[in-house]
Parts: sequence; C-alpha cells; structure tokens
Amino acid sequence: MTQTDSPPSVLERTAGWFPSRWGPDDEAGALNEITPASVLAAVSLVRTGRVLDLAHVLHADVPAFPGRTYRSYLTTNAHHVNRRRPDAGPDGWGRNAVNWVVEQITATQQMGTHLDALNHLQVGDRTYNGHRLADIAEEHGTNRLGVDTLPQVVTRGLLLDVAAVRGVTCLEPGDVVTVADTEAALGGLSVRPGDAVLFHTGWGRLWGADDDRYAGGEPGPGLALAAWLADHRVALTGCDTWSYGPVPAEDPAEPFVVPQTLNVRHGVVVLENLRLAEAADAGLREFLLVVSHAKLRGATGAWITPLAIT
Ligand SMILES: N[C@@H](CC(=O)c1ccccc1NC=O)C(=O)O
Repeated sequence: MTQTDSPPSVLERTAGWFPSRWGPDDEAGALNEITPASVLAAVSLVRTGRVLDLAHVLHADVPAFPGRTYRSYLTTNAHHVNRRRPDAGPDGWGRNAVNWVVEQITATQQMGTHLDALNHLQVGDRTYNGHRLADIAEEHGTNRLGVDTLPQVVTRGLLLDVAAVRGVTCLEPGDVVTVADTEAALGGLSVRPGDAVLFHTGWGRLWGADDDRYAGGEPGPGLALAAWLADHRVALTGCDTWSYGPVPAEDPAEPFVVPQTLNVRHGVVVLENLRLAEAADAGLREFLLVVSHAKLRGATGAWITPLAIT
C-alpha cells in the first residue's frame, strides 16, 4: 500500500470468506478434515513406540510478544495452617502429617508452546466465520470460537526440515518459507487432508540461548505457502517460532497476515513456539501427532505439549 492507496474495507478484504466451507455455525475450522479414517491411517504410522515431546518448558522469562506474561507464585501457607488444625500433629495435619504446596499462576494465554484458537485473530472486527467481536466478547472470553470449542487432535504429522533443505542451521528473520521449500522438504511424501504440517526453520534453537533475537523477528511460511496449505486441506500447521510467518512480514504494510489469513479465512489452526530441533536432528518426518489442549472456556489459546509418536 502506498500512501495514496486507501486500504480495502473489512468487507472488501473478507469478501467470499464467510460462511466457511463447514457452515456458518462451525467452530472447528479445518480440524473438520480429521476423520476416523484419517486417525486410523495416522495411528498405523506407529512402528517404534518412540514418543517425542515437542514443547518447551514454560516460565516467567520465556520470549513472548509484548504484553503477554506468565508469572507463577508458590504458596506454602498450608504448611503453617495445617499445624494449627485441632487434629494436627507436630509436623502437619493428622497422624500422617500431610501438608501441601500449590502455586498461583497469573498469565495471558499465547505464552510458550501453544495453540491459537480461532477467536484470536481478526480482520478488523471479524473472526473466522464472520462473527463480530462485539457480538461474541464476554467478560471471561468469547462465547464462540473459544479454545474449548476446538476438537482435541490426533492426526498425521509431517515435520518439514526447511533449514536442512536450505543447508543452514537456522533461517534468518523475515526469511519466507516457500512452496518450493515445502516440496523439497517433503521429498517423496505428499500432504493429505487433515494433516498437521510442522516447519523446522532452526529458529527454535535460539529459545533460551538468545531470547532477544528469538523474540525480535522470525522466519516463516509466506502467504503463498499458507494458500497452498489451505488448498491441501491441512488441519493445522506450526513452527519453531513465537508466531507463524515471517517477521518482518513479506509486505511490511501487512503484519501477521499469514496467521490472520490461515485463521480467519481458512479456519486452519496454528501452533507456535514448537520445540522441533531435537526431532529434526533425529530425522523425524512422518508420525502420529497428538495435540491435546486445556478446555479453557472462551479462551484465545491454550498451552499444549504436542507428542510425535513413531
Ligand atoms: N500467538 C502469539 C504470537 C503471535 O502469533 C502474534 C502476536 C501478535 C499479533 C499476532 C500474532 N499472530 C498470531 O498468530 C501471540 O498472540 O502472542
């Protein structure tokens, strides 16, 4: 957009996007592509019994987008209170001296390894399936498209090692992952409806090693690849980066347009901050993927620990 262009209206920008292919009331988006038959096919990929954990550990200092926070406070008060109960022994409650500790967590969602719900991103005020934020916002979250409305995921996963295809340890911030990279990384494999396509860019190697660089930008799938993934009817996709798609964006006038288009237009669910280096180093390519998320009512996302099972 040059200074003389006026941006398209939300109506123009989203023309033809709603209702989604799964109907106006759908809240599952492209996760509808996962069927009992595709789950069975995915399960048949399990041969070795190896389980790879694709999540990072979450704590207060992990890299994140400004405004997102996670704090955890341990409370040990029960140790004191239990000793003062009428039936306490000298060391705790009861003859068995039971005590406990529990932490209080204050946090935004969108921290650590997580899944974005289809209410997280909008074009103007429009979400997936065209809902207006003004109509779905409640005190606690949204009354549609919250993460609790997304099905839990068991599907075929593909890990595409873009860093290896490019012959680098790590792509650079703003590097655009292309359809050609994807086809090269696929080798003989093909993408099927309902698949989860995960991209290893090497960026995740910075997590905990150079968090400022990690959070300062990222490589990622470009808009053409996002369209290709939607055409191939993938259910979900994710990267070893804090968002999804290149930052800086391909067109600086369109920040975060890749996850925005995947969510709002195509209903494709995005996973972020995946821990993929170990899996890439192990040569992981095609596997059973299990992604279960906490059913937080109306929330914009949820922590996940994706499991790749071979
Ligand atoms: N989901 C993360 C990071 C992210 O992806 C993001 C951050 C700011 C604006 C748009 C984002 N796109 C989400 O898919 C977050 O919202 O903090």
